[in-house]
Amino acid sequence: MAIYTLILAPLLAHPILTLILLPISLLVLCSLYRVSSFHPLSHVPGPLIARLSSLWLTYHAWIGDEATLTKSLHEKYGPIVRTGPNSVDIDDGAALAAIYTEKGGFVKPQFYANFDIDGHQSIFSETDPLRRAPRAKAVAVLFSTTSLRQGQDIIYKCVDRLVARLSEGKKADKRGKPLNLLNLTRGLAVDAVTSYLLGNTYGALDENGVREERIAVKKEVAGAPTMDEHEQGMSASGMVDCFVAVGRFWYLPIWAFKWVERFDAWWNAADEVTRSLARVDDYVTSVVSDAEAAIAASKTKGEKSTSHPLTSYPARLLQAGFTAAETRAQCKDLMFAGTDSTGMNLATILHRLALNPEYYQRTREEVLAANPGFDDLQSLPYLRGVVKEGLRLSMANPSRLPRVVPASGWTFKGTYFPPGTVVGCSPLVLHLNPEVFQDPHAFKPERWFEPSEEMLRDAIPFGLGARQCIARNLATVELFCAVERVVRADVLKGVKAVKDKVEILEWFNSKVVGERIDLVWE
Ligand code: HEM
Repeated sequence: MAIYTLILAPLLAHPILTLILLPISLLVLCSLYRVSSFHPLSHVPGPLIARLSSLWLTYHAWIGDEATLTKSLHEKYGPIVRTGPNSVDIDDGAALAAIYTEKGGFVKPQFYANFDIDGHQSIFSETDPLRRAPRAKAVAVLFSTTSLRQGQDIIYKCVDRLVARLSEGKKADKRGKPLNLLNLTRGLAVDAVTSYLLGNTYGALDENGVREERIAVKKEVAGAPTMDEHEQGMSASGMVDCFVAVGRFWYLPIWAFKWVERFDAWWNAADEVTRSLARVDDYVTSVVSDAEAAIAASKTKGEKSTSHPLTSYPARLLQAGFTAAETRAQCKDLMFAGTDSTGMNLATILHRLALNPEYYQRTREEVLAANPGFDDLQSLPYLRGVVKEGLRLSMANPSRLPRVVPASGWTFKGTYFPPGTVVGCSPLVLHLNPEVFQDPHAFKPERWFEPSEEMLRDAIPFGLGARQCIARNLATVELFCAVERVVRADVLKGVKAVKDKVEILEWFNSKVVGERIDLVWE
């Protein structure tokens, strides 16, 4: 009765006021709880605003300074810092094993589902290890060193196209005009993934011919083409950029993400992106149809076999019983995951070599002296140092790789984290730790001649454990083969980088500001 008189009666007497005040009161109570000593993470230091709302981290992910901000928080608060009401970042490589490796590591949080493709969980976005396992198992063999050795000719063919395109950039008639290196390295990445894994090359490095034709037609109709027309990116770029952009709001709850994504697609609608998405859709549809036809032909006696390999990524998924629709989504995911990251890393390495002609010369001398075959590449100390430094500094995935503390809770160096806490380590924070990597911003291949245990532990460009990059071996092979052939052909002789620094937005997959890394030849 007292409750009715004191609380319910006044509320019922003013329903509109109640509707306004109730959520505000709940918000205030929730905020007070989050900053109070009753919150189970109250013992973890961090800024007040991070304790109050997850929107703070979401905002910094959006503006693209999440990893740098996290680094500055560690400098102020120490190795364990609260980045949200329920989120903690750890700047101590000793935590890596428990979070990512031991007993399969902690699981990915639900917001990875914001990277689902066309309504399907991809191998990357799936948070349930049991659902991911049969998909990963169906394709894992393609990433083994044995398979890659067998497929080396395919990779070298793509690499040779890259070298040819770089040589064009050197031609006298192009002197003084910048060449967008990032566009070419992304082209290599998409061609390597599609020709090696999907059974049919996308042909990004051959697009120039088509583009020049289009420009010529346009020129006839409307006068001279602009610089931009000559410098258009490859046709898959729009799709890749579109997926990269998801990383700026991926922390949102799934329902909110869907609204923001729809609004963003409408607000930033661009013909180029629509065309790119459609072109990639067409490509993936044809690849999966080819795989279906090859499987059907192999089962039907007398039917003419097709050229599509039954061992391709889509053919393996289809034969393992996954639907054509899901297989198309998995292939698209691969094109995105395999293009942006490898493209960014290779561009960073070549950009650094352009900035440091003595490193370029030393790598070239080593390559010419050793004349390495495919199997010897990764044992050349200087080349190895160049690739490892590139992976450390490129920041293709700079921000934390988040995971959820399991039901048993977790204690790290005396700090307890309750079940459900989102914990993680950020590659940018670990890779730029001066206690592990002296003079961390400097590109020093020789630091990898005799790496310390901490360096080996804390260099995590591919993530770690059961959910580390499934294509780590493929990406590594691409980088080694490409750098070796580029220095051997000496196409970077006399090259200059237009800018010293590659500016990035630190989304989950970082975005290069302006989407260009320009080189010019003297
Ligand atoms: C140098 C190039 C690359 C880098 C630096 C890189 C980096 C990463 C990282 C850090 C992760 C872990 C993400 C996490 O823990 O949330 C990851 C996962 C993944 N990457 Fe890569 N990646 C590269 C190349 C590739 C390529 C070439 C492909 C495809 C052909 C690919 C496909 C994937 C997939 C499917 C996953 C999800 C694995 C899983 O969750 O089970 N990546 N990559």
